[in-house]
Amino acid sequence: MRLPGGVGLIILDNLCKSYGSGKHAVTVIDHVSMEVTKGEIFGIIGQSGAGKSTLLRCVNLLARPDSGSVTVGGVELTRLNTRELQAQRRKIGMIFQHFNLLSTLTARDNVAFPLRLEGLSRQEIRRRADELLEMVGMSAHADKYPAQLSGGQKQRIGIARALAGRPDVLLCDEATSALDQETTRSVLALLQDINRKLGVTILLVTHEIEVVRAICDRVAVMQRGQIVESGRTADLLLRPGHPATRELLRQTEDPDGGDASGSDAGGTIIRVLYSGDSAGKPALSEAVRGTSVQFVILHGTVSRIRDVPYGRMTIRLTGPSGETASVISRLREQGWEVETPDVL
Ligand SMILES: Nc1ncnc2c1ncn2[C@@H]1O[C@H](COP(=O)(O)OP(=O)(O)OP(=O)(O)O)[C@@H](O)[C@H]1O
Repeated sequence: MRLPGGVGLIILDNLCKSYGSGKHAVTVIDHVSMEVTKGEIFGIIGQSGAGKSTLLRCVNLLARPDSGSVTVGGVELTRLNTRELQAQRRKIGMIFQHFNLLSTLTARDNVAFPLRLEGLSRQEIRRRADELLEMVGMSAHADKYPAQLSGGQKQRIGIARALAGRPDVLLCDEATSALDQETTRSVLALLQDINRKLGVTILLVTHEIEVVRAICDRVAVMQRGQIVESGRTADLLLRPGHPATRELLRQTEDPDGGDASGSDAGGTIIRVLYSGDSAGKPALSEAVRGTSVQFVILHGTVSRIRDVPYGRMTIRLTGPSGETASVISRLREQGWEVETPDVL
C-alpha cells in the first residue's frame, strides 16, 4: 500500500502486542499509534519494562505485532511476505545497546557483512566498507577485532554496519546506555551528523532524558505499553503534562533544583520558566524598575533544548506585597511563567 507524500515516514497504527498466552498473557504494546516524519530524530523514552524495545523492534518486524499496521516509506510492512519484507528491511538500519558485532570478524568485515548479501564485487565491498569506516572515524581500527575496541568504538562500527545498505531509517535501541558520558556525547554527535548529512531519519529508544535533550526533535513518553504523551522535545521537557514524564525528569533533576533555599530570609519565593522568544529579554530588571522590590536568584539554569533557549530560576523578591504582585504581573506580561506561593 503506497501513501500520498507529506505523511510520516514511519507510521504505526494501533499496534498491539502481548507475550505469553491465556491467563499468563502480558500486554507489552497497548494500542500504540504514532508517526515519525522524514528527516527527524524521534525519541521514545520510558522506564525499564515500558515496552520501548519491543515497539522499536515492531518497526522492522523483528517483533511481530498481534494487530495493527506498520508502514515505512509508504510500504505497509505488516502485509508483506518474507521475501518482500527482507528487501524492505535493507532500508532500515538498526543499532543495539550491546553492539551485536561478530567477534570473529574484523571491524572492516563486520561493516562489510551486510554488503556481501548485495552481490557486489570484492573490491566494491572493500571500497564501500572503508568509506563507511571513514565516515564513523574508525579507519585506523579497520583490522582490529571487536575485543580490541572500546565500547564507543564498537558502537561506531555498529553504526557503520547499519548504514551499509544506505538506509532511510536508523533504529537505535539504547545505543548509548552501555557507554560513559563522554563517549555517549561523541556517539550522539555522530548520530546527529548522520541525520543531517545523509538525511537518515532516526528513531531511538532510551531511558536517558539526556539523550532526548541532546538530539531529539520530538519525543514520545511510554508507560506500560502506551504512549502517554508526545511532542516537541523542548515543549515536553519544559512543560511535562503527564506524571510519567515528570517522574522521568525528576530522576535527573539537580537535587537543589526545586529547593527554595534561603526562604527563611523572608520575602516571596517564586519559580519562573521562560523559553523561546521570552529568553532574550531583560524581563527581570525591567519588572522591578520603578519599584522598591529587590531580587536575589537562589537557583537557576539557563540553557537550550535543541534550538529552544530557556531559563528556569528560583528567585526571592523582597519588597511591599503590592509591588511584589505587580512585579510578578509584569513578568507574566513578558511571557514568563511564574509559580507563586498561595499568599499572592
Ligand atoms: N521475547 C519476550 N518474551 C516475553 N516477554 C518479553 C519478551 N520481550 C520483552 N518481554 C517483556 O515485555 C516487557 C517490555 O519489554 P521491553 O524490553 O520492550 O521494555 P523496555 O521499555 O525496552 O525496557 P528495557 O529498557 O528494560 O529493555 C517486559 O516486561 C519484558 O519482560
